Amino acid sequence: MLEIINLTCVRDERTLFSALNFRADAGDIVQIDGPNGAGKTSLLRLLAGLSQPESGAIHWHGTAIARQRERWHRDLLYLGHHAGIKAVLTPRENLAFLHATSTEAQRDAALESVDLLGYETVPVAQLSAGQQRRVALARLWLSQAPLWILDEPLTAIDKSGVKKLMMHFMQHADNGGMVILTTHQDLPEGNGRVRKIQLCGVEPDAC
Ligand SMILES: Nc1ncnc2c1ncn2[C@@H]1O[C@H](COP(=O)(O)OP(=O)(O)OP(=O)(O)O)[C@@H](O)[C@H]1O
Repeated sequence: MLEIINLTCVRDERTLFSALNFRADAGDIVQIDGPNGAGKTSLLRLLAGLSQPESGAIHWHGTAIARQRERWHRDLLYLGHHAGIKAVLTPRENLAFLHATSTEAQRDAALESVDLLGYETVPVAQLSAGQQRRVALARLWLSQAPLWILDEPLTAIDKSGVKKLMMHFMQHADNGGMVILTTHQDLPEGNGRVRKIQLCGVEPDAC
């Protein structure tokens, strides 16, 4: 269980959100929603332990994440905007670097799942924006982490790709995982499974 307790985030003397509370349990898919600049990425970075809140706490299975860094990083897959993908490497090389314990067959199966077969040995820099995103998303087929925190995973992904990803999110949740994501897109079928947490930003009317 992930618990967000009275979390307040301040950036450049601006309070993005204050006293935010929510929790996610096994099987949950949670969409962080809100207008541009509301603090969605900032929240996900706090959850990933990449920045510190002004106040409040984040607990994973009852213990503050700051007190269990090793377990937290083992249990978490965070895909930010750049997702650690290196443009000079090929999709195969990126996945081998990021998932060193996987086999080549598993990595190729992951690339097949995101429709990148045929592009395994092309440097990422030469792929389209959507294909580059798909290289990062292939990690969702390799990771053992129960909690996925995904910043705009659907950006640049075509309709059938979005559908496939939604299916994968639901399968992960059905297997006891959790997904926390941001997106400005309307989610396709399966969106009844998705719980929304709204960040209002500086314009409360936007909520
Ligand atoms: N490291 C930082 N230092 C200073 N200000 C920051 C920092 N990171 C984010 N901000 C500011 O915080 C605000 C929220 O940014 P954030 O990226 O979290 O919003 P968002 O809800 O994800 O927006 P979008 O929908 O456009 O992606 C913005 O005004 C941004 O300029």
